[in-house]
Amino acid sequence: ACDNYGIENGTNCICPPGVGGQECQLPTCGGTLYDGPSRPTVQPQNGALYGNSSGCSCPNGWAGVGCNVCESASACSSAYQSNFGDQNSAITSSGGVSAITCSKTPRVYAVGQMSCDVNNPTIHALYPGKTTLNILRNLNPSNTLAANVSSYGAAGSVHAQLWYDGEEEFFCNADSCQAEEADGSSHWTCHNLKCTCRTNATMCGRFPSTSIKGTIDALSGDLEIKCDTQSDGTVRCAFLQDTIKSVFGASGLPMDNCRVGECVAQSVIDAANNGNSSSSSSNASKGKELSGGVIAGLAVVGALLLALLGMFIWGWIVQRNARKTGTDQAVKSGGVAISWSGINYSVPASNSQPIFKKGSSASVGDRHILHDLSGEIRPGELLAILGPSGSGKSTTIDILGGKSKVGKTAGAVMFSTMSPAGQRSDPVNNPRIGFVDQQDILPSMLTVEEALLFAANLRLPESVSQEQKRAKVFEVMKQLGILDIKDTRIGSHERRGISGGEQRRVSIGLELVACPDILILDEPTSGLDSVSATKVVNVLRDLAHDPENPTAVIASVHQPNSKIYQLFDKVLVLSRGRELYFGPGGLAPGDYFAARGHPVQKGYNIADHLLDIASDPTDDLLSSSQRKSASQTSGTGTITTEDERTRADTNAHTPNEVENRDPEKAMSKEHVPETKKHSSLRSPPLMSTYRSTFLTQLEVLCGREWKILKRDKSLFFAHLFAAAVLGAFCGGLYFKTGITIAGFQSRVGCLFFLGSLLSFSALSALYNLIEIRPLFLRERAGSYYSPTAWLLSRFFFDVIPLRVVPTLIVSTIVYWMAGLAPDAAHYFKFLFILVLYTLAMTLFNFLLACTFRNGGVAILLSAIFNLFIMTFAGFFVHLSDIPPVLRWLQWFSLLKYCLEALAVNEVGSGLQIVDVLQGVPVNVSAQLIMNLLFGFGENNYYRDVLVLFAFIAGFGIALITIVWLNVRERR
Ligand SMILES: Nc1ncnc2c1ncn2[C@@H]1O[C@H](COP(=O)(O)OP(=O)(O)OP(=O)(O)O)[C@@H](O)[C@H]1O
Repeated sequence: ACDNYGIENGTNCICPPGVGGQECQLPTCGGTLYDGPSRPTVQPQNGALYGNSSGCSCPNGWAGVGCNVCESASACSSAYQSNFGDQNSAITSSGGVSAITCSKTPRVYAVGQMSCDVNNPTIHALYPGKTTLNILRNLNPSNTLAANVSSYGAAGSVHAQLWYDGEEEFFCNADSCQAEEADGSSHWTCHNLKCTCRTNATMCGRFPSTSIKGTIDALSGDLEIKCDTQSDGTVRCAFLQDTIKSVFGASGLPMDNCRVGECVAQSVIDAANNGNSSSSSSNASKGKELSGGVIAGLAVVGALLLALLGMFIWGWIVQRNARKTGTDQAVKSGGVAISWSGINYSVPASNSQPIFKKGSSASVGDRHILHDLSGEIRPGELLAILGPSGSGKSTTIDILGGKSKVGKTAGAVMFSTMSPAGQRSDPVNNPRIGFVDQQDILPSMLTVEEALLFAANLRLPESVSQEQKRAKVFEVMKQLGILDIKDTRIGSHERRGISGGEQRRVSIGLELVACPDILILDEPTSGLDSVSATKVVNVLRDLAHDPENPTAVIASVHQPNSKIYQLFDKVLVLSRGRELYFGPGGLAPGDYFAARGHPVQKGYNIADHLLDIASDPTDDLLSSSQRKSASQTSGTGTITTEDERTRADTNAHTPNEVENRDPEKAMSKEHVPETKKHSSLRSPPLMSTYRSTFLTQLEVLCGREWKILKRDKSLFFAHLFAAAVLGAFCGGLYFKTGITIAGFQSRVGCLFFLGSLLSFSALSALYNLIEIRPLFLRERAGSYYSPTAWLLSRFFFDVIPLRVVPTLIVSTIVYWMAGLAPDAAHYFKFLFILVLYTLAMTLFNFLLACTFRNGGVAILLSAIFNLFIMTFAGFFVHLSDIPPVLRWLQWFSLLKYCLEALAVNEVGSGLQIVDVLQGVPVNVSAQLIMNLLFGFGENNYYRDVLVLFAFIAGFGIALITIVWLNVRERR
């Protein structure tokens, strides 16, 4: 059993320099490094356990505990000569003995010796005596003057002993060292560290209350020894190991006043200087290498960038090809007939919107809204749907327009082109339907022309040139009589812009610029004075009767005056969801009802007369509601359901068959297959229905967002201002936090405050999304752009300016005011975490806004989530103190990852806590306090970065899925 990791040699031990005795248990006393085993040693005195070298003195030219460190070349040569004088030729071929020198820099040439004072205040408070650490660094023992005497162990190993007031406390060794040597500095990284605390030595259990035996015996892993020559010529070193760093800080155990000295042949120094400036052992370092994690991270970032670039190039090629093909294609509209048969619609009697659709057939208790409607409109015809309020006009319009309905729909809607002979010919599978809603939902910050150009850019084919699009917009504005307001902003309720009537016309214009095959409008004249209303209907009539592009136009009208009424070619009169009349307009409906005992009074507006009848229809009218257009809709061609764009046999839906059909029957078995087809009518527009490519959609959307941001700077500046004020407040609250234990808690408090602030700020993302949702719904229903393009544009013009930039501002102000780690690396790592956190929280709020139609519910859930993540962040309650049944919830706390990464980053700067506890000075690493107080792991920074990335990716994917599946019109 040899102490000091001596090597057993029969009954004796071979000991490292500085200790001796049979079991290497005694300190040497005087003598020189070259005296080897013959050096005198000190026996324990007066019943002490260990020998004490404090009374020993070194010969001239030697220093340090154990006298291993040379101070002059002459000391080396004379010591060497006196022991090995007759063997000097073996060590140097050229210089002989005279070339021996004492190198006094931290750099090691063969085997270096040093002896340093340990002056840490915490150690000093516990052990006020003199603490010294001796370290022997073995670079290349074969180059020493006397291998195995002045060296010990294999190349690339280190041996150390800690002495307290002359008594050895513990010893350590490590191997597989890599050395980076330069003039004036030395950095060794070794592995397999082991240390042994000498039983019942002063630090190792003699006084149990101050014993560090457990810690010392457990030291393991990697060891670094860093030494530098200071400007005043002294040498300072640090002893770095994970446990030691967690106690004394990132810079490890500091050692001052190091006495370094190596007796070495000048030829070895010359060879080292001539050869490689960084002499090293066989295990020497080849320089700093990037860690695997960093390489993997860089690879992922690189791959992402490449993928983005690839997608962009692909998008660009697709865009270019789309622009090239069919450039001569004319901007043509109309030419498609629409016919419908057996249209029935019912909603649950409870009047509530069904969450789960159970089946397609009507169940008992369903409320029938529409009963067996059939009809047809050809290009060049303008149809008015008349009826009192609640008669089913909007519902009919919705179904003809292919809108997604919450109730059950049955029947078929068909589209076909017209032959030159005026007969329906080929079915149209993918008709372009222009749909103008009852409400005007318009981009308030754009001018009329910009709004129309936006629609033209997205809804006209790529092959149409920009000039053609502008010309189309101009033509539509002229047609609608809105040329003189083309540069006026549309405005909103809060900020007045164009009038209600003008808004109606802009809404119609948005559809007209897309050159629809069929135009369907829900109450285009509502809210307009009679002059404006007449103008609007005139426009519709002109569009329908356009000699070049005759178009089928359907409009529901609430109460048309006689002038407006006369403009319609055909009329459909609805009463309680039933068709009272369908046929030619003008005087024909009057004659029809006169024949059934309801003559129109002379001079009375026929439209009013029709409304009177429809408001209070007699039973016989309801039961015998006939259709004038019977002959026109008799089956030709094929049926195309608007939703599935599939073909079906029209024979099943001839008007004769649907006439007078009992709606109950219509919704029952015989219609089940048809109904099923219709139940999938709620599918969103297919990708192929977008007329512009993805890149164009993104470009145009970004263009609009940019304009809005430029015009409404108040939102942007409000965010910046709020960020600056909150930053100043938080920075003031934690102004220049101290480095005491209380100060450290404030530091983490400051980080927590910042994280919570960003969590709550992200709520505004939720609100913004809820606000713009109606516009998105309308534009999505009109196949303007894909939801992915919209989300990306939100990212560029909401997330970056309104989330990321304010985050950078508030974080920067707080960082420097609170006095956090004052170096660039830690500052940027701090910003990086907060930006990731902001992104994750913003996406989470977007997700809520898209999942819940009710903004109140979304906001409530977001607030509860914030409370949850704050609770499990580790600041309010120590994570390991949470009962196990709840503890797992911490893994969902985004704020925990953010706070941990921020705290680790802060203490990783080498933050040292300096405090006095009950008179005992404390100087420990903040890392230790962080572990104790908050349970954060000191190596978790990159893990937390990865987790935040994972949350961002998860929320992003969920958001895209939800937007595609859930955020769409349902009426
Ligand atoms: N999802 C629904 N749930 C319950 N009832 C509905 C639903 N959709 C429509 N209805 C009912 O169907 C009837 C017809 O509604 P619709 O909106 O089509 O009438 P309208 O003729 O357009 O009325 P208005 O002229 O007042 O707009 C109304 O009584 C309405 O309450």
